[in-house]
Amino acid sequence: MKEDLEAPLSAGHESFAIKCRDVCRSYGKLKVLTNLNLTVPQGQIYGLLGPSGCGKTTLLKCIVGTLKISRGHITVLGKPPAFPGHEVPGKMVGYMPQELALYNEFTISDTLTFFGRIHGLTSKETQARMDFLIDFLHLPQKHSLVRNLSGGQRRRVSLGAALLQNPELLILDEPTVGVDPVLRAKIWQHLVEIVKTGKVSVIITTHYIEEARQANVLVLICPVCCLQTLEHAFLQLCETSDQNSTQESSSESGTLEKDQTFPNGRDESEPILAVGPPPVEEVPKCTVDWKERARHILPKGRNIGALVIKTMVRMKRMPGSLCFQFLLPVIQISLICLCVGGDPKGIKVAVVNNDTSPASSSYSQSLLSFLDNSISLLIYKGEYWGVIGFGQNFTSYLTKRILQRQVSKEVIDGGSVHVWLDLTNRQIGLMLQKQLHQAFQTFIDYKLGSAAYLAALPIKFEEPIYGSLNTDFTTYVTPGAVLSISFYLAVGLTALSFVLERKEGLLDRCWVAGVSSMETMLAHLFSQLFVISVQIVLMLLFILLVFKIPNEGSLFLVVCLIVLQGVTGISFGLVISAGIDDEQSANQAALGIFYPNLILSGIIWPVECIPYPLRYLSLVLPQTYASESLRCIMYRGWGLSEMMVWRGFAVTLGWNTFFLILATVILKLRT
Ligand SMILES: Nc1ncnc2c1ncn2[C@@H]1O[C@H](COP(=O)(O)OP(=O)(O)OP(=O)(O)O)[C@@H](O)[C@H]1O
Repeated sequence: MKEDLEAPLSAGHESFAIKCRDVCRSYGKLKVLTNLNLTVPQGQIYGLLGPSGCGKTTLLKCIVGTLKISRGHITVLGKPPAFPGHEVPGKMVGYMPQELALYNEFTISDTLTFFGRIHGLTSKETQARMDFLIDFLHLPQKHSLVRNLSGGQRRRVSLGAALLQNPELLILDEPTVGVDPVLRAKIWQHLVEIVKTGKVSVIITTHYIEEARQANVLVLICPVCCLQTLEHAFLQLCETSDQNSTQESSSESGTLEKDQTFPNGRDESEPILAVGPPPVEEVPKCTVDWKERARHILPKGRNIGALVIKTMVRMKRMPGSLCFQFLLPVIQISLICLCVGGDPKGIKVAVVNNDTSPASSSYSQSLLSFLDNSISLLIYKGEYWGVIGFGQNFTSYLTKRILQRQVSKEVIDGGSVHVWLDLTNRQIGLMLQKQLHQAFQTFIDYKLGSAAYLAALPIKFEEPIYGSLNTDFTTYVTPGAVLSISFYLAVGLTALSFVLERKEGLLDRCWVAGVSSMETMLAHLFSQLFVISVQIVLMLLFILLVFKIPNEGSLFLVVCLIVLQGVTGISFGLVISAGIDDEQSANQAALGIFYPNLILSGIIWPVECIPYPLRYLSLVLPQTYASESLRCIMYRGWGLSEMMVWRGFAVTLGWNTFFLILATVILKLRT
């Protein structure tokens, strides 16, 4: 779309609703708007008619400010869009995007109430407008769910949302698609009536030539000129556009050269008006004081409240999904406590016992009886985790070892238990070694009684400083696993939120209604905080009460750290959501970091085992110091005065701030 869409302003139409000067906008190499000039007079319907792909939607998006222009200047209702203190985006503009931009889980009433809240209408005002719009747009009952409405009904609800607050400027992108002719006529009649007051201006795109006649100013965006009638021009332009799209494969194929403007009430036999060069004029300078600027930047509680209520209503409408979200972490942590880190059971070990001593006095039989019942002793047949072998003279040689000061190597060897292990599974092999040592110690205690110390190893393990001698691997894994589950579930909850809303046009619609990127971000954070809080309470109940994982420290600190890790997950999810456009890529990004982060954070295996270069990377990850901190609180009973505890909080808070700022910046840059 190039050059001028200037409507000749008739006498008395000095004021304008929208003015675009030298506006340029491209998608990559595709130039869609080139030095575009446009003036929409105040109190008129300004129709944009043109073939598909000529740039009508792009132009509207630039006017409402959801697309940034690469050059030029736009003034909407006196000021540039998003100028501090200006209510565009905001209450002054009603925008109906081409996409339906409706929440499917909402009823008609929820939808209008939501936009009413954002525009600051009282519930009485919203109710009155709702009653009018339901009647006017022939909508079904207000408690009907949007997802159960027909395509045309949804379109009308979307139009209703744009008309709700009686805006001064209506920007409607193909509002009558899928609407029956009777209602279409009624909608146009309504538009004609509201502009009559002189206070409301409408800019509208359409493909229907017959309804476009009712616009006060009709701009035909086309690559042809000097045609005799509107019909001819439109048909010619559509044909040309079709030919262009089949013949031209260059990236510039969507750029149109000329446009035609039809003032209202024209005789269709009149020639199409050609447009001259844009008037040379100065761009008006708008100033604003610092207070207004600060007010503009600061998030509004009203908008955050409306967005949080919106998320809550959507959750309420999907109880199955909500229950799943609450139960999933409990299922995950229960599976970890049940299946990870416990001692192996039912381990088969073969015994080759050549000890010739009678069974009643055989040391080998006695020693085997002290083995834990998790080990099944079987006569050697192959396919066992280990083989325990006793020599012919095991009992007599071991007696000699105990009673005599000096014995030969042969006696030492014959009086030893020989063990051959299958060490392909290190955990099972280590457990078998530990069990055999314990059985031998118990055997010695039994045989020697108070003199057992004579046979003890010269290394004595005293009572542990922290933890207990029976601490299993589950105890090590659980704190990190809890943090990791809170983090990833939160990532999962938020990674798709903006992606879907952006795709459905909801993000743009809320932005035009006056919701800022920071408000969107904070609202997501607050509503997801509710979900992760329930998840965390349920997880803690299970690990502390059902699985009896010890907690020697402050429960408050434990909860705080897990919630903060959940916030890290939410903020990271928001970064993905803000930066990525499609679900598949967002899912890949969320899943892609799962294993590297889990492994590098020392959650399933200590960080001390990681090679040095990777260890430095591990230490800056959000969960490495946090897991260590949680273990210190729970198992050592430490508080915030300890560096190993506060370091976990500091790193978590640092990541939260970084991710939230990054997500806000990305979202701001992309809207
Ligand atoms: N996000 C985008 N990225 C790349 N190209 C885009 C994007 N959006 C639109 N375009 C291209 O810009 C051109 C103008 O698109 P636009 O949606 O503004 O056309 P339109 O006149 O509104 O079409 P329609 O009447 O079918 O809605 C098209 O060639 C389109 O392919």
